[in-house]
Amino acid sequence: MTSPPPHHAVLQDAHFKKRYPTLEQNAVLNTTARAVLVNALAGTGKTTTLAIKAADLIRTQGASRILMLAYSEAGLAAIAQRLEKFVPTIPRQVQIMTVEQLCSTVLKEQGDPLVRVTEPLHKSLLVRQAHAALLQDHVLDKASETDDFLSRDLDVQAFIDFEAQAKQRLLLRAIDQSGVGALPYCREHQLDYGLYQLLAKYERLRRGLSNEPLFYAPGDCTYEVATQLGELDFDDAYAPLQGRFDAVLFDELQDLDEAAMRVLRTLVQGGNGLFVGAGDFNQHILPGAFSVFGDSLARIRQELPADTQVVALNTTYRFGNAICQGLNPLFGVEFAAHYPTKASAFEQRRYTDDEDCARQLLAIHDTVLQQLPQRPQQPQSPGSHTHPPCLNVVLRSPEDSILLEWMFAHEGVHYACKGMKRFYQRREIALVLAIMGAMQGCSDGVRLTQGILSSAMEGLLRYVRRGSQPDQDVLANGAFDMQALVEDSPAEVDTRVVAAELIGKRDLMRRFLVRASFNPQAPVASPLCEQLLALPPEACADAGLLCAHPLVLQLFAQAPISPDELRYCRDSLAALARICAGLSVDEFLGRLALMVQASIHQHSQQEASSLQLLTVERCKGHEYEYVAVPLVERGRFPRSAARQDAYRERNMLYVAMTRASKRLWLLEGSQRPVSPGPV
Ligand SMILES: Nc1ncnc2c1ncn2[C@@H]1O[C@H](COP(=O)(O)OP(=O)(O)OP(=O)(O)O)[C@@H](O)[C@H]1O
Repeated sequence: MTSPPPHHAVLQDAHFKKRYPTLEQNAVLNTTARAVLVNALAGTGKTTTLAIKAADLIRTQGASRILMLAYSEAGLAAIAQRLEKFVPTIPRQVQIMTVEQLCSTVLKEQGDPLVRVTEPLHKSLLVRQAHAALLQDHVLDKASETDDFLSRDLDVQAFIDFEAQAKQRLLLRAIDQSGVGALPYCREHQLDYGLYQLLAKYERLRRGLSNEPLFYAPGDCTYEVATQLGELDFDDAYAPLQGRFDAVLFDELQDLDEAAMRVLRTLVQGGNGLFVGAGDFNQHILPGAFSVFGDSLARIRQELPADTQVVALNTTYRFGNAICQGLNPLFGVEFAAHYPTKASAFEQRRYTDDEDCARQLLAIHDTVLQQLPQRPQQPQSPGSHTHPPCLNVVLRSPEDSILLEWMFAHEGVHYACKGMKRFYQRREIALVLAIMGAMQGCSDGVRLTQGILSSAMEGLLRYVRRGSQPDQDVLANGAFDMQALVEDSPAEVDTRVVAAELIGKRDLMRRFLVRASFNPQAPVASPLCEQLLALPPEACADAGLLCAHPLVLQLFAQAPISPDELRYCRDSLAALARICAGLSVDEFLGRLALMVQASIHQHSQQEASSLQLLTVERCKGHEYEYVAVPLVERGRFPRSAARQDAYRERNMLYVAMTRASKRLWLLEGSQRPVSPGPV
């Protein structure tokens, strides 16, 4: 091992001494075990402890090759940010990457050309090709089990979700090894046999005739390495992951899946020095029952050396006693505050309905505005400003933001959305807005912005337009037609360009909504849009009724989307109907235009927002001073779900409620509150 340059060591020392690890953190830092599992609660400094460990290994052991792994990109950013607290720049001895990036490096070293497919449109064209090939096989061999699946429109997203989980779980291999055959296996495990068939076809085409992957989409590199590992004999070593690092430090252990676990086990067994893995199993919120769940710690331990030490971190730095005491009974955990006297407050409120909840949020927002501005994290430099305080509102479901946004905007609150678009920019809503704006009963003066129209066009592509079918002859050769990716990207897919063309041109807009094309000779793509646009002007008297019009509902019901997405679209439409009930289309779109203008103005003035709406997924790994968690009701947040998913729902609420460092508000429906808990 090479020692770091001396000036580095001095700087690291100076930074390092500012931190005083807790006794619990010290147990991790001073361990002599070869492998350590850190089972931690939120804000207890998991990531910080890993960062201290890395700095320490460099300082005291001269470690020169430390691998810091996380599951997600957000996890990588968190590691880098914590490391920077101890060392001025990320030391060259440390490599920070996701499991997927590590696997991609390994594959590149094997000399594979590694063509990447990252563009969603390309991915969906490839899925369509595989679907066409499956249809073709079906005509030839008339297997009846897939009749039903193949007679329906292809739902590309449902396939992509299925594929991701199947690869994380190494499903194709599990089916092979089960020896029972794919159909009985799928029945027993309640898997969609049609989707399985499509996956098998897709994978065969992806590997082509040479059995070498033609391309790698996200997740494929981990899948490939895990598959290679699965083909090794029991005690064969896997050279690419042997003796490569002096230490492996893994964050976000709770999100491990079977494929990533196999890679991790190989690393730990492959002479890569010390292993420290940290996770908070309450924060497992990734979808899919395939992932390591429930007894996850025991499951991970099974894969690690027998003398692996398990250390718990319960002492949180993030918040004080008041919040700890609020969380413990709700989640059956044992948070203790590192700074017991830290100013922290936990307030529980009850609301009668959504409007009441929104009004209470506005009152909380006023309270937050009266707080002192947040000090910048770094010492004041000429360009740095103090931040005005901001209320962070964490939502389980994006459709819940619609009423909140509408009410906040009318009160002049400058809000931002993170992890979700503003409601009028979401494709399902924007499409309905565009239809409203093109109807006969809507006056010519109403103009939707290019952003809204562009989202509406995305909606049109998703819910209305049927993709062109790929060339059967090419697929018959047994490999994907990669050339078609370039050629089969029709002009209309560039939604921003289409929106720019359509802006302010009502007739063109009407035609486009019906034909999904600029070509006036193109066949009607959406008879439902055509009927909607033919409705008499009176249909525009009440925008709320229009949102609930049977033709609008049918438009989504007939779209090639999964039942979950259909449910989401219906909920969004219902929430939209609520805010525009009783307003004519003109009035509603007029008010919406004012709201959009105000937001554009605030952006152009670079005004900081004083309220942020966030999804649970987006706030994970972050810390905010003021957090409100509204619309909490049993069956809503947490949503009702089957056993494994119920656990995930509970975790969603846990993640939301563990983000606040100063004040936390929990707003519960008075009919079905979650407290006193446990959730
Ligand atoms: N030893 C320490 N000394 C001072 N502050 C610390 C220490 N350890 C952690 N902290 C602070 O506590 C907060 C939480 O730390 P960190 O984000 O590393 O925890 P975490 O367990 O990874 O959080 P989460 O579970 O929410 O992702 C941060 O503000 C961090 O700077």
